[in-house]
Amino acid sequence: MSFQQHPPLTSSAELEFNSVWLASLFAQADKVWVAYSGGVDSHVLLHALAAQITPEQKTKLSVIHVHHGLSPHADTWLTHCEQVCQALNVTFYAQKVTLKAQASLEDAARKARYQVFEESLSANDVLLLAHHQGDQAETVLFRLARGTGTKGLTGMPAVRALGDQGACLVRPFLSINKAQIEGYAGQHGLHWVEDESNLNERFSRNFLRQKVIPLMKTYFPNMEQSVSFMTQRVTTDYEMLVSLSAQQLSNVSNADGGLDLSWLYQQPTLQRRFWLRQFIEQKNNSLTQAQCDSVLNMFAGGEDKQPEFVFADGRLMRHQNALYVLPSECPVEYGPLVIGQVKARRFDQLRLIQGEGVELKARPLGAKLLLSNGQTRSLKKWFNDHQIPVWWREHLPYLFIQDELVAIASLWRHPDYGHLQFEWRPSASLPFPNHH
Ligand SMILES: Nc1ncnc2c1ncn2[C@@H]1O[C@H](COP(=O)(O)OP(=O)(O)OP(=O)(O)O)[C@@H](O)[C@H]1O
Repeated sequence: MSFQQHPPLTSSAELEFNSVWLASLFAQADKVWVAYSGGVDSHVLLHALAAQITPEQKTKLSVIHVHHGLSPHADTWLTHCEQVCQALNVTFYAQKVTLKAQASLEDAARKARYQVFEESLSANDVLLLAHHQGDQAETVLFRLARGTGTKGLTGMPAVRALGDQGACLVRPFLSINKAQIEGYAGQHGLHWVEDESNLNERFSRNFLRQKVIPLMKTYFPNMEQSVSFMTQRVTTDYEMLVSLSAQQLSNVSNADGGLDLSWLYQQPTLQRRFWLRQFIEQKNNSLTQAQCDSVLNMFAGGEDKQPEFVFADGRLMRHQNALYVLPSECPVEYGPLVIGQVKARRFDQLRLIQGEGVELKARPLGAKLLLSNGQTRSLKKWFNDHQIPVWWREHLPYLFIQDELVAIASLWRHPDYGHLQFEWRPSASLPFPNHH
């Protein structure tokens, strides 16, 4: 959406929205939502927005409140938010969530909140959050303390996609500070709720907020603004870096997205790490430095070995000396798989196909295949001869008739069954490099 091109606020001391930004936001979004916790930041965001939009724009505005049930006051907050929305004449929507006991309740609450946001917004909806400069500084310090890279130093983005349905999340307050927000709240006589958990220094972020940042500000009074400028600069640099390295990576990747490992290992050691990280990040995943080093060790040399590197959101495997990022779970959709008149999409639907004694079974380890030249080949050797990617071997459809293996997908036929129709197309999320 093109409202991203304009800064959301004018430079005046008042919280005045940029009229071009506001007009294009409401023109482009089907619905604009404010994420309202009941706290001062989101209250000010909601109040300032409601005061500056036209009655027609207001018909597109809604508020969403997530009731985490963590505080004994959660019900009171919900009622408070509802009353504020009634007074502002804005549609109010609340959702209660139940948090599973976890090491970090803070994290659990955040995850549950974003899940509610994703589920509640439709394509073309925009969600506004009230994160400000202070929150940005806290995020960056938190990442620094736990270890981060260039991407982490970009901080919270001002705009990003929310889910994969086309909704988006916007933070219009990232360039203003808490004092400006509180100034506005005081001027307009707003009432808000204080989240007592924000004071609990047991939570690492609150420790930064309550102790570390105030202490730093005694020496560096503008440090939040400086961090905010830093994130903007790093964001521009990072976007450039991603775009330039995408060009280079496309030159050394094959049509199925596999990265040429011989090229990677020709690069000087430090650059190898860089390219690996870029490759992984461009597939929307990330690895720590230590994980990058393990991957580089694991895939060095020994092309005949079939290592598998498993990380939080996926796996890395090799095929014909190219590196592939694969999903952690193997999807069992092939679609469409056709045997004669029977057509199905899912492996379990196919497992037993009635009639003519036809069955689909699991990979018959140790099987011997009869080839058209009359020779036999073990299944394992045949896989290698035909360069079948390792990650596909256990998922291929093995077709049996009367307990005899007669076909493997559309890749092999028993010579007696040359006439058999067995079409098959692998799922796009699990690349099959030889099958074009
Ligand atoms: N329970 C909630 N329901 C809806 N939106 C929320 C909720 N909690 C947080 N948000 C949104 O996420 C933003 C950042 O939340 P965070 O908890 O980091 O800040 P906060 O200091 O609690 O903000 P606020 O003063 O608005 O409560 C909030 O400004 C608000 O827009």
